[in-house]
Amino acid sequence: CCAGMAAAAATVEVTWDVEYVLWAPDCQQRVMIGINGRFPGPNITARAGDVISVTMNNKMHTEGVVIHWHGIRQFGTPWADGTASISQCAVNPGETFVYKFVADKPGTYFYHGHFGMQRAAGLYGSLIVLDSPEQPEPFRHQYDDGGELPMMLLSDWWHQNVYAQAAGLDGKDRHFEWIGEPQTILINGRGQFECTLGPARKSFEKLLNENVETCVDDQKMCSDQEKCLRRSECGPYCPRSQCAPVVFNVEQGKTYRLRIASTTSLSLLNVKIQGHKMTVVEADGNHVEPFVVDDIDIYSGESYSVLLKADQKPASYWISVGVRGRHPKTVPALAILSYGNGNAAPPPLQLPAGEPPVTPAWNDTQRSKAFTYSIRARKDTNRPPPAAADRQIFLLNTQNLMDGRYRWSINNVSLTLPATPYLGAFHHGLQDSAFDASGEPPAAFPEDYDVMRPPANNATTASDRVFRLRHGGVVDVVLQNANMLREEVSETHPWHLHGHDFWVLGYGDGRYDPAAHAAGLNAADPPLRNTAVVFPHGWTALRFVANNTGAWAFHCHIEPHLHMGMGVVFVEGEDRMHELDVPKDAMACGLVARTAATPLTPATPLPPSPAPAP
Ligand SMILES: O=C1O[C@H]([C@@H](O)CO)C(O)=C1O
Repeated sequence: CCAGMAAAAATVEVTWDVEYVLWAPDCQQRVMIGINGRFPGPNITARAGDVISVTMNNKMHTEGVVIHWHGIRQFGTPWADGTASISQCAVNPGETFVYKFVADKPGTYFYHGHFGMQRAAGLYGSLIVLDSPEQPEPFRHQYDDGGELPMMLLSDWWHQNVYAQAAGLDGKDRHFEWIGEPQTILINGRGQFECTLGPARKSFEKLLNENVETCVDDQKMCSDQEKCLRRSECGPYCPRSQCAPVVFNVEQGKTYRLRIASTTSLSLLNVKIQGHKMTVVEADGNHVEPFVVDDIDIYSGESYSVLLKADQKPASYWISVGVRGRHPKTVPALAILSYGNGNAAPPPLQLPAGEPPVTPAWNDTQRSKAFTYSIRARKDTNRPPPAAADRQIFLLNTQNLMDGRYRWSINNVSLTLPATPYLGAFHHGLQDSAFDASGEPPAAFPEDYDVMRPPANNATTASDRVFRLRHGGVVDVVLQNANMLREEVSETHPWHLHGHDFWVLGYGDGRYDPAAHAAGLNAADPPLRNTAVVFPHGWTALRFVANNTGAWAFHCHIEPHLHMGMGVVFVEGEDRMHELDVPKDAMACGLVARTAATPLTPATPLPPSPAPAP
């Protein structure tokens, strides 16, 4: 893993086989997309400034694949962003693609599939960029040496596979099937299906009191798949079985850094640690003015670092991860914070006393807003945004119907992706034929649109048009949420921008009105992020500098919503695209493959077969 630990810039090189694996992340065996035979994929650790080089072999038999490095900005390497149809061609079965890019700044990141719904099939893992002398983290001295806890990567999991999920989402009329709520919340790829807090406690007790001794030899206990992996109840939890609860080991008196990231397909989560407060110091690889919380909301696509002081009496404590923002039908996930007093495992662990902490009510939106609004750029490293923008884009988010199918639309246009990746189209001068280049998508919506009501006309259109941004331009985007098709419902959407961080200038309820709201935006210490939520029936204002030549997705990070068209594409610096040194195999599909292919040379005749041996 840790080739990048050296102080000088280095290359962190790994080789990955992406393949189907039979796995039991919540004690129920299913097929998942794994890497090197495992789920979740391997952790990558690099130091800021290092080059990360991932040789990815697609060992899946029947589908292409790409991997996105979420939060890495890919300056100068836009073809390594890992978005199918946008930054590269999907890598075909049996083929290899090398992702090579700079870990541009310290922070908490992750990677995931970005083709179809492959992220939701389990194609993800964590990516940690450590700080460097050139890019120190100002809160480094606030936690102890050796105080980096393993990263907490959160996800959600369905027993129905992603092909069935996608087919349901694409279904016409009565054949539409929403994916519903997840079966299980996973912490570092591990969860326990249907463990209500009661049985969970019993099964944790089992782990702690019955199975530990025998389970230390994982092979012995866990070779029996039926017993260990398929049981509908919650045990037994061999400490090293695929669904064993995660244990974070700490020593009393020390302060730790806990990195938390969410790559959920759908769920908005809340993390609460029994008896402990957390100090938020980092968000999406950017420093935030430290603030203390009892629990933390985390939306899909976001990451945080919190400082955690092991200042309670030496014991074990529950960590609960509950669903917020949607009416939950999934029980909270549990992990354990264990004061090992220097003995990092092995068990026996002490059972936490009391019940796991209860995360805030799912529909307490005011509380979510209070948390999100309190995130500010860190004072001593604050880089305020440019004072004004030279382009303004308003993006109305609506749920619509198109030919009897559910779609999500932006200004009444639902995103479809072309066969030729945008980056390749511009690089090869094929933009006029590779997609609809007759104009941009609409950059505003009607003055009289009522965001509090279902769309008056719910029909929408689909298009693969893109926004074309001038290199170096300052762009303001206002995300405007609206009512869904059903009366009085509006959902929260976390929007993620590729290739950039943006400043979050402000949030508000109802419809954004420049005359009323522009003056109140935060120009002083807005946080930099790569993901920001737009709350139900509300708006969110962002600013970024289009200084990264490439083709960048900007989309709702809820996997089914992106599948249903909830995104836009920004093409930046098109006049510079031809200068890019795009690797040939990134673009060997669509029109690029057909028009830029080297002409076929006559086949060399085969040498005559050797004469048969006498
Ligand atoms: O896109 C969505 O569809 C469902 C629902 O509106 C239709 O069943 C839901 O909650 C979404 O977010």
